[in-house]
Amino acid sequence: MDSAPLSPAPSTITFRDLPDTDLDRALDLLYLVFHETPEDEKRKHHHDLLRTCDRVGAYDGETLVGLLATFRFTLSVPGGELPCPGVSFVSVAPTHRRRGVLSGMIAELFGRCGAQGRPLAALWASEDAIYGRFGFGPATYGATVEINSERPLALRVTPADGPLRLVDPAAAPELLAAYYDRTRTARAGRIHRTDAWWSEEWMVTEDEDDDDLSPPRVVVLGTREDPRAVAGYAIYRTKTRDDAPGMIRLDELEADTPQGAAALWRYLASIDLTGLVRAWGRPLDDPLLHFAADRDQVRVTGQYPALRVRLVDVRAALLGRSWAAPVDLVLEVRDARVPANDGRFRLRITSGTGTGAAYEAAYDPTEAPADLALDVRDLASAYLGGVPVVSFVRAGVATEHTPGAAAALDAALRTELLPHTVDEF
Ligand SMILES: CC(=O)SCCNC(=O)CCNC(=O)[C@H](O)C(C)(C)COP(=O)(O)OP(=O)(O)OC[C@H]1O[C@@H](n2cnc3c(N)ncnc32)[C@H](O)[C@@H]1OP(=O)(O)O
Repeated sequence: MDSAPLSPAPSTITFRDLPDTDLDRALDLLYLVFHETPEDEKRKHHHDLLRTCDRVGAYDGETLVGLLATFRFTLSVPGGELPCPGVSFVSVAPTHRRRGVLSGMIAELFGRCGAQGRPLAALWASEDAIYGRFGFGPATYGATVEINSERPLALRVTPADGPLRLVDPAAAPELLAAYYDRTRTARAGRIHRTDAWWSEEWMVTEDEDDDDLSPPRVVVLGTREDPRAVAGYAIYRTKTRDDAPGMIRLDELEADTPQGAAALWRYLASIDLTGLVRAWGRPLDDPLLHFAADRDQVRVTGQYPALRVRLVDVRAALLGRSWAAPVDLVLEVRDARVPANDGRFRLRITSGTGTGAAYEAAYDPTEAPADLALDVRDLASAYLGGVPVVSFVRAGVATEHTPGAAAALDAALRTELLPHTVDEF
């Protein structure tokens, strides 16, 4: 197990707030470590983004040697949402790597989370091996799905007959945000999107990774009763290919009903002069995988860990989500980085009083023997309902002292929809 204590950063290094006046130095460091030479427009975009973030700088004397920034996100969790700093832009100067600079910045982040009452933190990792030691566990997964659209999409449901309309990307955020905000908390793992996030991350004309892609196209599904209503939408870009018909890269598709989703998928699969729909970032329980009539035509070509979550304050995190079943057990949580989380705690989920009342949760320190021992990173993976605790017991990284304890916890953690995150940051 990699629960070694923090390797202390050299005493010359201090961790402090990175002021606006250091944003250019921060960007220079970022591009140095990511081996990038961005054009002015991209640099300005990153500058604007960083300005909105909370930032930790690591300074060796007056030299900036480390950067960690956090977006002020709110994350949907089962039954609601919680503030959740979104960690990004993590960079350590090559002259100072493996000397505890990242460890120091993470310790500073956790301290700030504690002081500000933020029970969670989350990130997308550049390399899988970095963040487990800090207690981050993959809590949502994504799938890449490809549709061979050289022939009509075969479906087992009848697509909705509501009208489809293309919307100007400049006007789309207002329309889509209302829909997204209405449906967002039905699934855990989604962030609240600000107006700026919609326009600068989702509707930006030039794709950051592939400049052969078209600007974003937005298609909205209405209803027969009210064609102006939004019953679903898809955001996609297209690209021509030299050796094959063009392709569609789908960025997001949401719909109220499977019939609505089918209408949007059928639309995408029938766009002229294209023969492939590649959808990145689909939930693993995408209804498409069940209503597609020909799974040779609709294939899952990849699956990957998406959002890694940290329960910085386990108690507040557990009390901040809803529960699906009663449970009463003692957890022994190992947390080498946040002492308040480390130890044995009794988790009691009980039926609330009154008809239809939600379950009530309590989580308190105890001397009683543990029913289940697990690492805080694995508890984080299970927290949004996406990864069963029994899988950690089966893998030998969690220990069940009372038979059935992991399954009982899973029943309580269960969510109807799998958690999913499509906003990469
Ligand atoms: C959310 C994001 O922003 S993801 C982007 C992360 N950034 C990058 O990938 C940019 C390039 N890399 C870097 O800037 C740095 O190498 C970082 C940020 C990954 C690591 O920073 P460092 O200051 O070297 O990390 P630090 O010295 O605190 O290492 C802590 C531990 O993690 C380990 N570690 C650090 N980076 C890695 C890695 N890439 N792979 C495996 N282990 C790693 C160290 O060996 C150390 O282990 P130990 O506690 O057993 O001694």
